[in-house]
Amino acid sequence: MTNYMKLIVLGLITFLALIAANFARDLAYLVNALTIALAAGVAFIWVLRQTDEPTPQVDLSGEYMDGVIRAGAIATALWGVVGFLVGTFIAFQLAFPWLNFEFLQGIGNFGRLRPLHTSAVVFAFGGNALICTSFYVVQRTSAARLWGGNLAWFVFWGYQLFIVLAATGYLFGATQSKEYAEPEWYADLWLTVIWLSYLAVFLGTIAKRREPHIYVANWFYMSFIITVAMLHVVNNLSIPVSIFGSKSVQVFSGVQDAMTQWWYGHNAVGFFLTAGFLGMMYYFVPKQAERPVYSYKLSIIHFWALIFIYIWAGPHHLHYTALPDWASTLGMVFSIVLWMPSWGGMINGLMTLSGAWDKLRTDPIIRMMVISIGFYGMSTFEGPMMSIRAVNSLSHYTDWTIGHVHSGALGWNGMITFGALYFMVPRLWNREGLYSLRLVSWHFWLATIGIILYAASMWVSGIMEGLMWREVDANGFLVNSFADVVAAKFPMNVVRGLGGVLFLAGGIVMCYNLYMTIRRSPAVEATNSAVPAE
Ligand code: HEM
Ligand code: HEM
Ligand SMILES: [Cu+2]
Repeated sequence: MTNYMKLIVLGLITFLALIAANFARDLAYLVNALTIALAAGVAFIWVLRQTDEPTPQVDLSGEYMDGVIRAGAIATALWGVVGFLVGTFIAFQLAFPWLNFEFLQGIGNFGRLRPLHTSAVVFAFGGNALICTSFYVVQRTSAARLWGGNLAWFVFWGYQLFIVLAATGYLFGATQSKEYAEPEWYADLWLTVIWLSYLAVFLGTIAKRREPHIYVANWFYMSFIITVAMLHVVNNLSIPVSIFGSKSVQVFSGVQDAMTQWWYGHNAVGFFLTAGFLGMMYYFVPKQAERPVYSYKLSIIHFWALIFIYIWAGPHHLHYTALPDWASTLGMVFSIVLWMPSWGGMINGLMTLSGAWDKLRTDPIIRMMVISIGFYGMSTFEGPMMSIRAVNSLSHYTDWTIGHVHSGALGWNGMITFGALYFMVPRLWNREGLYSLRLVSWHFWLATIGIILYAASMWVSGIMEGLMWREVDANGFLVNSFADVVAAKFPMNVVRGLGGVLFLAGGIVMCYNLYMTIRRSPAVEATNSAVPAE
């Protein structure tokens, strides 16, 4: 019966999407409508083939639902490589402008590829990592199978569709010009549906847990899912110009719109790139180190401090703008206060290794996790410093910000995700261990040196750029033209690109290692039955 309902809905979506494609007013909308028609059509055929097939009645409730996590792990690794590749390419475009090829104008120029990069790494790589690890962690710490049956698969495939809609939309020119929230109204609506389903799966699993306690990692994941839902909905309030076109008009305007955007943008960092990844840290670091969390009390204190303080810090993105001074000061103060809970998390992660420090020598996965926490600490020190108005007057608009972003993104988000993938993949595919620890070590060094090249070159370039913009002669005239500054950045831009090449190479080594683990490592018996307190 439900299959017939699904067929009706999918058929209807295919039909409506084709009508939309027919009336499309712009290229991006046309491509996206066709993509939706194709996705719904494929799903229609897939459901049709299952309809009226006898389904074997096996009771799976005592087993974890790992198929969707396996798919998520593959998606994370592959989207990661795509995102790093685009990042490396745009890095070289900044150094060598001729890479903005004439024949790719309007599709492959820096302006189109940059949001493709940021969305690919943050949402496709980071988002898939968060979704699949949260499904892994919530099942194992709750001793319960994912709630909602195939809803988890709907979340997985729906999210991939969102990514494809966003990515193709950017290339063909659809954007609402809000950083990290570029997708247009229909993609936003779709993401809302997916995200609420994700929340339902997560909360449903927590609700049916067989473990009385809710482990702290789940608190972090939960705050990430709930807050991102709220941020996404509010920041994307807009009215489409036509239901057959991609363009929409924001509900807020002027400085209110800017403030809403950076309330969103900053908390995307705080909840997407931080709280969710802290959930990852709180499960995978103790597991890999085989030690309990250093201080459970600290984890709870820094959780509440973090989520309460993060939400106020957004105005540090809008210093020296039309934003009222009091708001800018508020953002600055909360940013500085944020240093403490951030370091609370870092200390808790690092000290989990106390008594097991020798593992740093023998276990490259632990090394990866530790350097990740180190970069978390570094970027959450740098951030509060940059939020001080006087510092920001130098750093803002410069490469310093870009360096800060990537020490957080490559160092913290990237490395902890690699660690989690190395932990999960052998277990998900029931393998004895990873194919090669030596390759993990290679990955570690390639990525680490890559990040160092990236961050160091951007500090040099950013501070130089800031100082050059400021320089005035005895008569008060600016000494450097904008083009002089751009020219002076050339060597640092090349070094950053090389850093990207190394980081990308590390990602490819990881994909090979994970692939060989699945293909080649000796199998062990399945261990996916739901047992309490794992
Ligand atoms: C191979 C690795 C990477 C390279 C070479 C790279 C390169 C770049 C470049 C060249 C830009 C544009 C900078 C500009 O406009 O001046 C950029 C922006 C950005 N990248 Fe990456 N990236 C990499 C990986 C990542 C990862 C893994 C993440 C996140 C998890 C990330 C997140 C971002 C963000 C958020 C921005 C926008 C920054 C801003 O507007 O301030 N990148 N990246
Ligand atoms: C205590 C924690 C942090 C604080 C107070 C903080 C503060 C700041 C400040 C002041 C800026 C520069 C704003 C500007 O001049 O435009 C910034 C930019 C940024 N930070 Fe952080 N940061 C923190 C942690 C992190 C972490 C851990 C990450 C990544 C994982 C991150 C990602 C970013 C991104 C993506 C931007 C660029 C936003 C843009 O596109 O302009 N931050 N942060
Ligand atoms: Cu911020």
